[in-house]
Amino acid sequence: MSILDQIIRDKKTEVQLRKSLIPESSLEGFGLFDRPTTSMRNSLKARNTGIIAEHKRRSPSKAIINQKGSVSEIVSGYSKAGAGAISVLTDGKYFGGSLDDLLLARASTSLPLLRKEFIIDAYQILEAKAYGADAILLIAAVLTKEELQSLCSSAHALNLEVLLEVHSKKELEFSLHAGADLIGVNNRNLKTFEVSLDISRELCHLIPDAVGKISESGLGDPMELKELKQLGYEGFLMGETFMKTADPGNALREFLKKTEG
Ligand SMILES: O=C(O)c1ccccc1NCC(=O)[C@H](O)[C@H](O)COP(=O)(O)O
Repeated sequence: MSILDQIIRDKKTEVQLRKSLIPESSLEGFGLFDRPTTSMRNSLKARNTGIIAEHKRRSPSKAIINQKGSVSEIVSGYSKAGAGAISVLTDGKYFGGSLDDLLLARASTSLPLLRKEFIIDAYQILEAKAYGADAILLIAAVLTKEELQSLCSSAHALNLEVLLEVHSKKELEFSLHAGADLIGVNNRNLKTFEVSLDISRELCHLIPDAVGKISESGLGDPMELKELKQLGYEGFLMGETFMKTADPGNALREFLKKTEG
């Protein structure tokens, strides 16, 4: 069984448990639930380089990335340094994140927040809204075409944007009709963890201009980012490059200087 299969198996159990602890009707009563959302796509476009800066403590491919900084410090640092949006990993078992991290991030920035999660059930989209997100991630590798469409509609009904992640031409083709606001090309193969920017290079021209194009994972070289920008990517999801430093906000500031200079 691949790590991705294990994550999804555990996620199914976790979601059932969460549903029994906090029913949907309670989530809808949370104070943040009716908060007006902000467009992640517009925020990225408004910047010279649209970085979605990620809060990421650890991952299946890297045991420890950053266990020290507080969510508030890191998210404030990213915001002051010029991020276009913030991504918060909320999976506990494999990434050391939580919905409380999302809440703390919400309290620390007015930038659009992406709930970075393995979403398999509309319940998790209600949670995203209740804990302050503006956008959610859907991963084509773990959902059917029908599930993608249905989860996209659930997110849009709550005014949340959808970043739909693909890693192959086949996944892109069956994702295009789901109605996502942004398509993210993941440079990391989630089954082998191998990273190659060639997948961003190959798929870019197959994504219609009406949809925002995001390149995700394994980014850290300013020259490569400049190249992807020229190809048409308007946003870049980056975690480890910043999180592995003692001051992630400052690392983002220095990176932007090199990308825009
Ligand atoms: O990062 C992993 O090892 C990983 C493994 C399995 C599923 C998802 C995984 N990462 C989630 C992400 O999408 C990344 O955190 C995000 O794109 C940022 O990547 P990076 O800049 O390489 O930290």
